[in-house]
Amino acid sequence: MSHHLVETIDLCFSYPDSPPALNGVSLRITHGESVAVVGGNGAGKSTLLLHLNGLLTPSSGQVRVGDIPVTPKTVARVRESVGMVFQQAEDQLFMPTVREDVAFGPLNMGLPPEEIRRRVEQALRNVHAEALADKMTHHLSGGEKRAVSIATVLSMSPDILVLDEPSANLDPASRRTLISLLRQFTHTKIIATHDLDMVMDLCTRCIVMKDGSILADAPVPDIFADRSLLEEARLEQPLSYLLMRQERQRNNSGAS
Ligand SMILES: Nc1ncnc2c1ncn2[C@@H]1O[C@H](COP(=O)(O)OP(=O)(O)OP(=O)(O)O)[C@@H](O)[C@H]1O
Repeated sequence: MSHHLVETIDLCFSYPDSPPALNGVSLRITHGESVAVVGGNGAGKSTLLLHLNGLLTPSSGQVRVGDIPVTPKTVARVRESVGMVFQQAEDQLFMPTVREDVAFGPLNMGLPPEEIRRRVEQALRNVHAEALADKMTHHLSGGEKRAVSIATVLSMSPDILVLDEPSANLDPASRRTLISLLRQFTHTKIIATHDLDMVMDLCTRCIVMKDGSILADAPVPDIFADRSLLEEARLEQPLSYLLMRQERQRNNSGAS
C-alpha cells in the first residue's frame, strides 16, 4: 500500500431495521497520526471503526486505505494493513492457546513457519506476554486478554492499528502498561474510547462523534478546551487536561 492513509468519504450505514448509525462521515487520517474517536454511548464510534477494515460494508459512501477502496474483493489485503483490536477480547481470541491465537493471522497470510514463529515471539515480547504463550486463552485475566488481543494484531505487522475501547475494564496498572505499549507503536493509531485521560496521554487529534456524524475534528487540547462542545457530545474535561491547564496558569503567573 503506497501510503497508509485512511479515508472515509460520505460514509453512511444503517443496521437492519434501524435508523442510520453513520450519517455521512468524511475523514482523512495520515501515516503516523494518533487519533481518538470519542462521543457518548451510541454515537457511532464502533460502527465507524468496523468499516475501516471491512467488517461492515457501507450503505453508501466509501472507505479507502492507501489507494485501495475497501470492498469484499480487497478486504483480505486491507486487513493485512489495518489491524483491529475489538472491544470484547472474546471476539478476538478463539483458538485454544495464546500461541495459536497470535499465530493465526500470520498463518492466514501464508507466511513460512519460521517467519510465523519469529512474529509470534516478537508480538508476545512487545506486549510483555511471552510467559503466557502456552496458556489457554480462556484462562487469562482481563488485562492479559487485552495484551494478547493486541499481540494477535501486531503479529500481522499492521501499518494502522484500530482499537475499540482498549482501556475498558483494566485495573490502573494494566491500563498504564497498555498506554506505554501503545505509545511504542509508532505507526497510525485510531482509538475509540471513553477514557479521555488516555486520549491526553496518547493522541494528538480528536474526532468527536454524535448521532452518527462528526461534531468536531481538531487537535486534542482544542477539543478539551471547548466545554460546550464536550457537553453537547455528552463528554467532560478529563482530569489530566484540567491539571495541565492549572500547571500552565501557575507557570504563566510565576513568569509575569
Ligand atoms: N448490531 C446492531 N444492530 C442494530 N443496531 C446497532 C447494532 N450495533 C450498534 N447499533 C446501533 O448503532 C448506533 C451506534 O452504535 P455504536 O456501537 O457504533 O456506538 P458507540 O459510539 O460505539 O457506542 P458505545 O460508546 O456505547 O460503545 C447505536 O444507536 C446502536 O444502538
